[in-house]
Amino acid sequence: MAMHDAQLLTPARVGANRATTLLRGDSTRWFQPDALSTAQQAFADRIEALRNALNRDLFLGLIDSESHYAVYRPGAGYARHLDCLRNNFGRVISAVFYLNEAWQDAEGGALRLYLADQSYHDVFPRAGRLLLFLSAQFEHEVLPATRDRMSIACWMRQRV
Ligand SMILES: O=C(O)CCC(=O)C(=O)O
Ligand SMILES: [Fe+2]
Repeated sequence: MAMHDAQLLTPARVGANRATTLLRGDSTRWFQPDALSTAQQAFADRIEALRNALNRDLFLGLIDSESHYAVYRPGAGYARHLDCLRNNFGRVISAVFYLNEAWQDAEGGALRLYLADQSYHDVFPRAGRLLLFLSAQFEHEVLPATRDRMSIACWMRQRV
């Protein structure tokens, strides 16, 4: 939230035309790989270990990852979407790490993951929880919450 208050976050955009849309209401800040803070480096090291394990055990051929902070203010959400569209073809794994201490489910803010049979599974953004899913396979949406909702979203990519 300090970054949000210092206006270090940028309203998020969707698609190649970079137009602001009502589809998503978060603000983001990308990690700068050559200027990581100690905490960001610790996160990046764990993501690297996970990427290597996925390559070793599941042969996914993931070449790198990209991460950004995201803040959703109360009432903001992100409409149902897939993470690998248009300019994001290389995305294979979506990973979301939640930063919200003492989250109560009644506060909303679930990540709603749609399953193949069009049923869904809600994941609440509790601090310390890491959610992984296949970027090309699972449509999902962020439901609005009654408090600020913070996360790090990360994508592991294949060569395209
Ligand atoms: O914050 C989340 O739970 C998911 C965010 C998301 O879907 C995205 O940034 O593409
Ligand atoms: Fe997404």
